[in-house]
Amino acid sequence: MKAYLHVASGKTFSGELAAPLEEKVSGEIVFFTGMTGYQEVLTDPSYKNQIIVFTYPLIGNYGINEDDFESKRPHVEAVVVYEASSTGFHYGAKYSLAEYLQHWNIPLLAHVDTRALVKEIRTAGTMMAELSLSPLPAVVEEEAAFPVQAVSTKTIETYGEGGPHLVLVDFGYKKSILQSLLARGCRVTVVPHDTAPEAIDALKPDGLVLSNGPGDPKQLSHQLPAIRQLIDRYPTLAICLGHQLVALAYGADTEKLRFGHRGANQPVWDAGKQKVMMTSQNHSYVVKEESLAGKPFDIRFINVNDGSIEGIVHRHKPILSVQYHPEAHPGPQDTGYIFDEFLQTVFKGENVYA
Ligand SMILES: NC(=O)CC[C@H](N)C(=O)O
Repeated sequence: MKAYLHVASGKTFSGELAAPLEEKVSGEIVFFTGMTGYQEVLTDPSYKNQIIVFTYPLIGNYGINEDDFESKRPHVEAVVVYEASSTGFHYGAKYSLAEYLQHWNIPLLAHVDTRALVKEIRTAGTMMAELSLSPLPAVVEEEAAFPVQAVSTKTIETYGEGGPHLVLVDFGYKKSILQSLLARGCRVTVVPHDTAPEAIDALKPDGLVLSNGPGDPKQLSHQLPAIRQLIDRYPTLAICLGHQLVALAYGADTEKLRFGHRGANQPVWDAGKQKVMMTSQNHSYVVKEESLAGKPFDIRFINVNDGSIEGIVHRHKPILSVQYHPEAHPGPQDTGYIFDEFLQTVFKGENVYA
């Protein structure tokens, strides 16, 4: 069955539904450039309310397995590809991509001219889009949503034993962040995004991790005083949305990139190691460089492609904050050392970043 993707800049792209659509769905349209890793992308809560376009022309060729989920369910509104493969079962996969999405009632539009679509997104910028059974362009309106609330846990749960005790503040965390900490011998308590500082103090953590998450970080402005209180008190590692919140909590500012960074080969310069690292990324917003003037942070990480800020370090306090994903999944594990640096700080009780 044919369906139509209407983007807010006024263009329409047609395709064939490989997983059904009831009438229409809408979301912000973004593109991911990795050749693999579609399962991690679909289940990363940071993609909540977004329609994802894969630039690689063949998606689904190793099916859906039990290991690569980043959370319990897919979060995207719809998926757009050039070709959706239904193979992969000889690698032990249980479902094809289309079967998996159909199970969760998420439409999959295939045979789309994804090159033309991505060029349109690069030109017009990230925008709203509507996937519809109707070929008539619909007015696509911006939705006011607070996606963090929808994906953050409602309960407090502890994983692992012994080791340093970390509190992972869940704005929509990826499982790989938790696993990166557990693999290094930590005990980790995952708490809802709006847990009061006093409740976190009561857990007596040795360190704090602020997770990734969906949406505009400024939607969490009401939480900034509490976040500031916490990061000033505990050794902190902040990832992606968490990083943006650290900057905002210190009075710096964020802005939206034209079309964001979503892929598995984003080169990042680490001024500490004097090396370029390949990183996994998924974000639209960045910390504005000029807004860091007069703030107690050094810029340690810079995106080699566009010069945007990829990570900052507090000059005196043990706060390390990265825009990219050191937990990878999908993508290269070059920057896994970030977790080791953080834990060194937690163990020694001293600021190893300074
Ligand atoms: N992966 C993330 O945490 C994304 C952060 C934020 N939602 C952005 O798009 O910039």
